[in-house]
Amino acid sequence: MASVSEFYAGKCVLITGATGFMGKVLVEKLLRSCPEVKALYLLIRTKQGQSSQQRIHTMLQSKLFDRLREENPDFHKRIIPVSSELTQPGLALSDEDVQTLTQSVHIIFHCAATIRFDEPLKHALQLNVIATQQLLCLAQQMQQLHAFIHISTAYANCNRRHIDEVIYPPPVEPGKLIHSLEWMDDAIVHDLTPRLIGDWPNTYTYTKALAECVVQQESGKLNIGIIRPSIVGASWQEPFPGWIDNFNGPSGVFIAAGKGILRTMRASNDAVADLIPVDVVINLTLAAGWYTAVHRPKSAMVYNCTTGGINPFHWGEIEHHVMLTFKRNPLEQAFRRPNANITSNYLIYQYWILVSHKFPALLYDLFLRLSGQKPQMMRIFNRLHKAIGLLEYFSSQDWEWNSDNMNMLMNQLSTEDRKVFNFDVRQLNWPEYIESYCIGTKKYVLNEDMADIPAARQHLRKLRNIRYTFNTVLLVFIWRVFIARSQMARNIWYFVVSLCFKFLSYFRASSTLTK
Ligand SMILES: CCCCC/C=C\C/C=C\CCCCCCCC(=O)SCCNC(=O)CCNC(=O)[C@H](O)C(C)(C)COP(=O)(O)OP(=O)(O)OC[C@H]1O[C@@H](n2cnc3c(N)ncnc32)[C@H](O)[C@@H]1OP(=O)(O)O
Ligand SMILES: NC(=O)C1=CN([C@@H]2O[C@H](COP(=O)(O)OP(=O)(O)OC[C@H]3O[C@@H](n4cnc5c(N)ncnc54)[C@H](OP(=O)(O)O)[C@@H]3O)[C@@H](O)[C@H]2O)C=CC1
Repeated sequence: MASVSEFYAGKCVLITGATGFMGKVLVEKLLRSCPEVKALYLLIRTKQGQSSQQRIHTMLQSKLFDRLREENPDFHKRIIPVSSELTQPGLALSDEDVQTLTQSVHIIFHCAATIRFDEPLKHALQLNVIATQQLLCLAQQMQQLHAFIHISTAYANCNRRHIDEVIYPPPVEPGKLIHSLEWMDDAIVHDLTPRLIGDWPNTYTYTKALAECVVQQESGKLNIGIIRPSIVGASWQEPFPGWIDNFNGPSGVFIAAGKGILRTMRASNDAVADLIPVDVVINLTLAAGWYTAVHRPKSAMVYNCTTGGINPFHWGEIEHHVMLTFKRNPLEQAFRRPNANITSNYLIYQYWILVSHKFPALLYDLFLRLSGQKPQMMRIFNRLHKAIGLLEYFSSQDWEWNSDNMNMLMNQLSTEDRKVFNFDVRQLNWPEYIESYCIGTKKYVLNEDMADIPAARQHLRKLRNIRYTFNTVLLVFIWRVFIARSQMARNIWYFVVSLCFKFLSYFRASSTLTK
């Protein structure tokens, strides 16, 4: 049987969402580990006045592609950008592009989606469900298609505690919902959204659940694979450890904590933090493409791509290792020294929000106002509170995913493929991974230079001294106010001062005697 890279040799692959976090890593890995692949058709929309060609050009300049550029400088010749806006009828593809794609594509990887938790329902439905439906229609017309791989999320069924590798009945028949929302204006849909999404925490997970159902309904004679990653984090090994390029999921939280802005968050210390490195997800996705095409399973195969059941790690442990890493490798220009604590207690959380977030923000804004600058800290904290409020659903509870298909797939791979397309998360050393993840946010998201760490440490020392001075001044001030108002406080104060004097005179006398 052909190995994974032999299978992709001579094949034409269509990818949606190639400019996104996971899409980029997929493109890079496919070109690096399957160098004989014939062509990658990337469906990309024009954005901010840049054509799909220009966007690809910019993307290929990024650090992610450094290793590939070195190994195979001509890799870009296999990339064919196709202009496509997925929310438009017919995916806004030209007739010529439809013809090319239907004649040549062998494998589809559908990664595009809106992953925003606060996306208006209509738009999330348009992109995550209707666009998926349209892509499946296009796939049905493809003459040589071997496999359609849909990227879902492990949280598509987060209304359940135990999640098997099956497609669950949808909360509502997607077609009916699409038709009913068609005539409603945005304001009505907005009002109805909480009722519609029911048990789901946001429009993202809800529409991803509907998308899975659409994939099943529209699959016809297609060979389908559905990948359900949990919380996708920085790369573990490839193309280099710690690669990450966005603030999504925990990355923004780590950065905010490293900058000393985030000091508290609602999360359960003992809940499993189901992070999964992006390279693991992509290796499994490519292997699933191979398996689906070669074995042609009768019904859609679902792969829960998670770590919790195999190699669990908890939010409390993550907090510890994130703090440790940022104390050793500080971020530049931190607002305060990194010191974040997670808590599941609502009252304790509100207390720390007040004392550690809002109070310092108010003080800093006051300082900015007094020095003639525009206040900004309170605005930053309000956005941070909105973001962590949306994340706490995922960091405060546990889910149990069955990952039998992931294990089955691993057993189907040759020894060599298991190394090249490694998704064995038993080998993941969490403390090492979290360290390289945090350093990755510093290097690749914030573009900070590791050579500037001594200056960042010096800045933290300055912050520590400011804190000591501030605390001392505050203590003396409170004490003075207290003494002025209470006879008892004055008596205690005189007693302590006279005791100190007595000790001082005793030590002075004993030292003169011993001379
Ligand atoms: C230190 C101890 C830590 C211990 C760890 C404890 C808890 C772990 C934390 C999280 C775990 C839960 C993760 C759950 C993932 C669920 C699994 C999935 O399916 S993943 C898909 C996940 N999707 C997301 O993560 C998207 C979430 N984001 C949003 O929905 C929105 O961005 C938003 C948070 C609602 C904010 O929207 P807003 O309109 O206000 O802003 P923008 O998105 O336009 O962004 C503006 C600007 O800010 C940057 N940004 C975005 N998010 C963050 C953030 N969290 N922190 C800092 N900065 C952030 C963004 O990049 C933009 O920058 P720029 O203008 O320069 O482009
Ligand atoms: N990140 C995570 O933690 C997880 C992600 N997933 C799933 O993985 C997949 C990829 O996620 P991720 O890479 O993180 O997401 P990103 O937000 O980084 O990427 C989304 C991609 O979709 C494209 N896209 C969005 N709207 C359109 C449109 N109207 N027309 C054409 N393309 C569009 C974006 O293109 P553009 O650059 O033009 O905006 C981008 O390439 C998604 O299906 C998501 O549900 C699942 C679990 C966890």
